[in-house]
Amino acid sequence: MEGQARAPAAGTVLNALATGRGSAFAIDEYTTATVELSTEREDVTGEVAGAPDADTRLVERCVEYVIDAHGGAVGMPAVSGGTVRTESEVPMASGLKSSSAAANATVMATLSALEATDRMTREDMARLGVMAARDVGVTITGAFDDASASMLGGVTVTDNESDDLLAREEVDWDVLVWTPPEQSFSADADVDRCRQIAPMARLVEDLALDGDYQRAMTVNGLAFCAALGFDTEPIVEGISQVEGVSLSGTGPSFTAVGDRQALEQVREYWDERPGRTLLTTTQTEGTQTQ
Ligand SMILES: Nc1ncnc2c1ncn2[C@@H]1O[C@H](COP(=O)(O)OP(=O)(O)O)[C@@H](O)[C@H]1O
Ligand SMILES: O=C(O)C1=C[C@@H](OP(=O)(O)O)[C@@H](O)[C@H](O)C1
Repeated sequence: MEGQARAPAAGTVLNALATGRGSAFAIDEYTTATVELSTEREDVTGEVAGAPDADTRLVERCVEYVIDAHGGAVGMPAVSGGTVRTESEVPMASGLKSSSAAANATVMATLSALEATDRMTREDMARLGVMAARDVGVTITGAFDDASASMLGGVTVTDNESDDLLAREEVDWDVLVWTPPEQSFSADADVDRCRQIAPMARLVEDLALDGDYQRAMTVNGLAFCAALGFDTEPIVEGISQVEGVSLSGTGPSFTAVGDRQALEQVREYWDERPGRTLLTTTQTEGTQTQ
């Protein structure tokens, strides 16, 4: 019993660490999960291709949750364990939602291995991954904003306290990403500092719920760079040319969206910085079985 799925990374419109409400958009960069289930094994073990020391508890917990929910159901094989292997183009702990992509790909791959992808809505698949992320402590709010964008594609606005989807829209943007070489784990973010900028986060939420995602994103970027101690210079370099530019999640990556030529110009500035730049697009299909 084998299943495979791939889930897109995402960038931030509104970081949910200030108010519990967040917004994110899927981008055309992927994490693939391959799950093999067994009726003989009693445990689930995970592996991340190219990262032997990576923390695999999130993807293992995702497989366990799906097995618990569907593994022994009427007409389903009584699976009790298995393996999960992820391969990822998404840099880990860089603000590009590697955790949401890994969880979504794993949940869907496990359901696919059970031939049970029609037993859950895609929103609920994302919620299962969020539950697993909360369990293993890789998130502050659960990050249903990021999980829903990666699962459904497009841009989403969510309430991460109730795991409700407040809005979803399909967008077609060019996207520039700058990823510095450092990592920044969400679980280590200074949440108290983020809560202090709640009035700005509420303004960003209003803009996003009005569909003004790109301006929302820039306000988010300036506010969260200030709260989390990131340099605002990458934003200033892009702000006059692009439609939106922000720190993504808790950093250290930045994303900009807008006209492709403008993004190419901003890329020249960002290429001077350490790390990698990537010119890509938004993604609207979300997580898919392979
Ligand atoms: N490809 C992957 N396979 C398994 N787990 C992953 C993978 N990518 C990320 N994770 C999990 O997500 C954690 C990083 O999450 P987080 O700090 O929120 O970063 P990000 O902003 O990239 O989502 C990792 O420590 C690991 O537990
Ligand atoms: O852990 C969390 O609850 C969150 C982490 C942040 O994302 P990253 O994981 O990309 O830093 C943030 O953007 C998101 O709204 C909520």
